[in-house]
Amino acid sequence: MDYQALYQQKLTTADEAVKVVKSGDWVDYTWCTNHPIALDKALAARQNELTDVKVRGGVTMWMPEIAKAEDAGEHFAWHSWHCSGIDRKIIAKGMGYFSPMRYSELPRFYREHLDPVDVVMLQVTPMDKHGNFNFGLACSHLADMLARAKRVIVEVNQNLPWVYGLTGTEINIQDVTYVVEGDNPPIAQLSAGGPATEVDKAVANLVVPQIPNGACLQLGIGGMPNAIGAMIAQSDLKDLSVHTEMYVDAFVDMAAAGKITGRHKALDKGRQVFAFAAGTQKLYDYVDRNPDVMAAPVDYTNDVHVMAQIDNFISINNAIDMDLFGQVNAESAGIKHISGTGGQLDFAMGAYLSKGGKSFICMSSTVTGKDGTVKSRIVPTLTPGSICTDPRSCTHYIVTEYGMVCMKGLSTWQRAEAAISIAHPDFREQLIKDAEKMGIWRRSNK
Ligand SMILES: CC(=O)SCCNC(=O)CCNC(=O)[C@H](O)C(C)(C)COP(=O)(O)OP(=O)(O)OC[C@H]1O[C@@H](n2cnc3c(N)ncnc32)[C@H](O)[C@@H]1OP(=O)(O)O
Ligand SMILES: CCCC(=O)O
Repeated sequence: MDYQALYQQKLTTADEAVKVVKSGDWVDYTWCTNHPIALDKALAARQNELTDVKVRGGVTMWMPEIAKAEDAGEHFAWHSWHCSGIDRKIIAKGMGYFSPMRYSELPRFYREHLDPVDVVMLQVTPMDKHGNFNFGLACSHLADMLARAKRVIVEVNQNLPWVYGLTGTEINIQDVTYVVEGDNPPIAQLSAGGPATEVDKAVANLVVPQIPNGACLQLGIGGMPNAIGAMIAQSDLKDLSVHTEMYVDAFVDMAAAGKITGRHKALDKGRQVFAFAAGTQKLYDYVDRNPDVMAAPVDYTNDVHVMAQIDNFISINNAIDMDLFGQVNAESAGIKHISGTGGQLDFAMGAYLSKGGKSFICMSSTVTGKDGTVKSRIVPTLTPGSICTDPRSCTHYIVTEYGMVCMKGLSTWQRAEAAISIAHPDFREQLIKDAEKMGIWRRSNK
């Protein structure tokens, strides 16, 4: 097969390629750093010819051009599988919606439950001599989406790292409708976060001693898991391995500090496995053609049966709040949608199935609102409209700067007592009164 000839045959401009989109279509921008740029701009330029175009994406790193116009919502509707701050802005504008998912199930949604996508547009690496374009930073659910897509337009970006993978990390020119060469913009970066706060350090000081040498790590999205990861990089831990959904800078720091060998991992020995990656240029340089890392579809990385086979699996995630029943909300503030379930529930359940495995949900005990009001993250009941990300039956360790409690096996009053013991002291008395009213407080000697 003459792949170069095929490439030339399918090469076109962004303006020409997006002409395949019709009113009423479902268009997929794929995921995070792989959202299209030149194609998005060209599609936005066609706004006035189009109505009811539904566009999917997730963990959106920059404001899509199609969402910028004041009347954008009359032409396009945005559907996010997982909200970043940008997705929140699109939703606030009234043209965006969240699509709930447990991330491990997303490939199956595309295989079984969703109609084939009319047009997929994504950034990919340049083509190799075998006619393949690599998905770079997002393996995730892309292969299953692309397998059923009616049309696929790839936008080549020379700056996208080539990430070796298990399967589902490339698309061949034969399966592509059009190739567009973009302007090769730098890959969008996610800040590694500021220095760890005193609260982050207090939480890390409780979690890190729970991690044995040889453990396998998953770090969730958000500030605190990454601060803990950075502190693991400076710890005395050794022979760690990585099996995660999202690969972040903290893992690169751990690898640079010689903490990661992957030698005790029963599966994918020696490889750091992830479904997608987002971070700074340091991370992008590290993962590029690096045999130490391996991208894999999210129904592999987030499969509880896979995690169960890896001993000492340690999962560290962040939450918005938790009620006295032990229900964890990691995705909304009442009806205000913030992020999504993502892989949190997958990892909370999977880590517990691993021999020696532990799942940690970490949070600061309080949060300060934009008006300066300090609120407890340990609340009597979840705020009406808030989402239960992890049901009380699935949580393991809950950690704040005031302590760490294991929720497994506890009755309702013991859960309430455990939750209150890690609340900020200023809120404990009120929480006890609330628990009494709720019939889940038992007078004890504490
Ligand atoms: C990735 C893996 O490998 S798998 C599993 C990981 N996935 C998950 O855990 C999914 C769910 N979790 C998450 O999405 C994140 O961890 C979060 C949202 C809980 C925390 O992420 P962070 O980026 O640290 O959140 P941050 O503190 O910046 O808060 C995000 C927003 O929520 C708001 N917020 C946070 N807590 C509260 C609260 N209790 N009440 C009201 N608003 C709140 C913040 O003000 C901020 O809003 P803004 O953008 O309008 O300013
Ligand atoms: C789905 C994106 C990251 C997460 O799991 O929170």
